[in-house]
Amino acid sequence: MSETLLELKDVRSGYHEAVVLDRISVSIAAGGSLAVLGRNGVGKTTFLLTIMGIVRPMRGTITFKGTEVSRLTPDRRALLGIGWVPQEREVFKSLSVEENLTVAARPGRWDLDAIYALFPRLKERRRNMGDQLSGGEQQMLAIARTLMTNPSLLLLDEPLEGLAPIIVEELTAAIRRMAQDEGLTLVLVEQHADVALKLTDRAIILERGLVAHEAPSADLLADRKTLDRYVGLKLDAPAANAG
Ligand SMILES: Nc1ncnc2c1ncn2[C@@H]1O[C@H](COP(=O)(O)OP(=O)(O)OP(=O)(O)O)[C@@H](O)[C@H]1O
Repeated sequence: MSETLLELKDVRSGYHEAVVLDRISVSIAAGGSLAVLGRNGVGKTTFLLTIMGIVRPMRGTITFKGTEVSRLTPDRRALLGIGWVPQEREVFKSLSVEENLTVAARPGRWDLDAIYALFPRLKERRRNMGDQLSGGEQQMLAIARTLMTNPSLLLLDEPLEGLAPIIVEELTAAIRRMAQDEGLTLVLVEQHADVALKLTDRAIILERGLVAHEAPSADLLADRKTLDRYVGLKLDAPAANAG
């Protein structure tokens, strides 16, 4: 069995008095990947922000690589190896693609060569400025920039949102390579449940602040009833494995 990389135990979190998530107990093994599903506004982003330390838990503990990080700042958690790609695709608009990639780089598996092999489009655009990129290219750059910090855990917040199908395919292939070929540990928040479930090995569904369902991703992909009930799904064309 792989060792546990991240563990949340009985976590409650939210904003000021408002509890958004409660009784969250989830663990991810090193090399594992977790899809976080649920309807709009259910707290998926809050889940990532809590792991990253931008939202502080009101109770419970978060342990990363055996160290309790519940009270650590986001910077400290980043240094320990948690990499976060926010929904807003933050890239430096006045820096070139290559400058964006190197500005916060840390040594490790992911260097410029590895990144350009994963995202050939970024290599073609390496001299372009951040503001000259399409939305899809900005998303690739946002992911690539975080990979260049060589995190042990990558948090992706709706990376496919609002992108053209061709770009969705490219990004999906890249995420698959990171997770399945490179063994990068991943938490993927995604509205497109079918895509997220094909990219990950386990999944949780959030509902009313709680983990309402947890299952291997392949099982959940085949369980249209549960998906329909909790996620109200954005699905691709007729489900091949619908019962
Ligand atoms: N900064 C904030 N202050 C107060 N409430 C917030 C804040 N950010 C989010 N919320 C509330 O927390 C709840 C969960 O929001 P969150 O963004 O985590 O959900 P989500 O599942 O990621 O939604 P979406 O799918 O729309 O991105 C929502 O009710 C939202 O209004």
